[in-house]
Amino acid sequence: MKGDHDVTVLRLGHRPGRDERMTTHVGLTARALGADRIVMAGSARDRTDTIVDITERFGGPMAVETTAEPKGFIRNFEGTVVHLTMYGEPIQDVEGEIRDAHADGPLLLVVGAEKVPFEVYERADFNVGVTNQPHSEVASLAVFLDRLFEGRELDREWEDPDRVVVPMETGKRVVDPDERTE
Ligand SMILES: C[S@@+](CC[C@H](N)C(=O)[O-])C[C@H]1O[C@@H](n2cnc3c(N)ncnc32)[C@H](O)[C@@H]1O
Repeated sequence: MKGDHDVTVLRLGHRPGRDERMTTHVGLTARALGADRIVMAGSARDRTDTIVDITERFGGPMAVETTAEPKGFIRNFEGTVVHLTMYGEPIQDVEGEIRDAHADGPLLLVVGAEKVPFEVYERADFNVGVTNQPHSEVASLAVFLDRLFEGRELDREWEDPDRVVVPMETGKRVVDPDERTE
């Protein structure tokens, strides 16, 4: 997000036939809530189209990439690695330390689908639980990003949108950015 070091989200594969929409939602949630880049690994690599399409229509910056070597990607990441897992340390205990680390450099946020290899737990600088209950990668990502940015992501400015939503009490209005009245 503008003024911050980059935040990359890495989606570690998915279960074909079950997780397609979940993977798309990981990417859309990452974009909407302040991340700058989504990297899809393994079987999730063919789920980039919707995120690219939404970024083209509603603005960026949001880089959409794939990797065939997620373990190498994590190992070689130059910055702080955070792995979201129900087995991790409670977010409320480590969020301050993670914000401090992000003030110094980029952050990689790893979310799983199936069983996550143990190397990921070992390489991660932080294994973080958003509660220690099983739920969803989309929910944990959303809560994590909101805590990381302390709500600033809700006012994110979008670059080069083709379409802009005009918020209103009732009804739906989507306009060309030039038609937007301040
Ligand atoms: C279907 S869940 C699998 C749950 C998994 N056993 C785990 O380690 O969290 C898929 C992904 O959702 C995320 N997730 C689920 N529950 C979470 C929680 N309570 N805190 C953080 N992340 C969670 C993790 O990234 C996980 O890899």
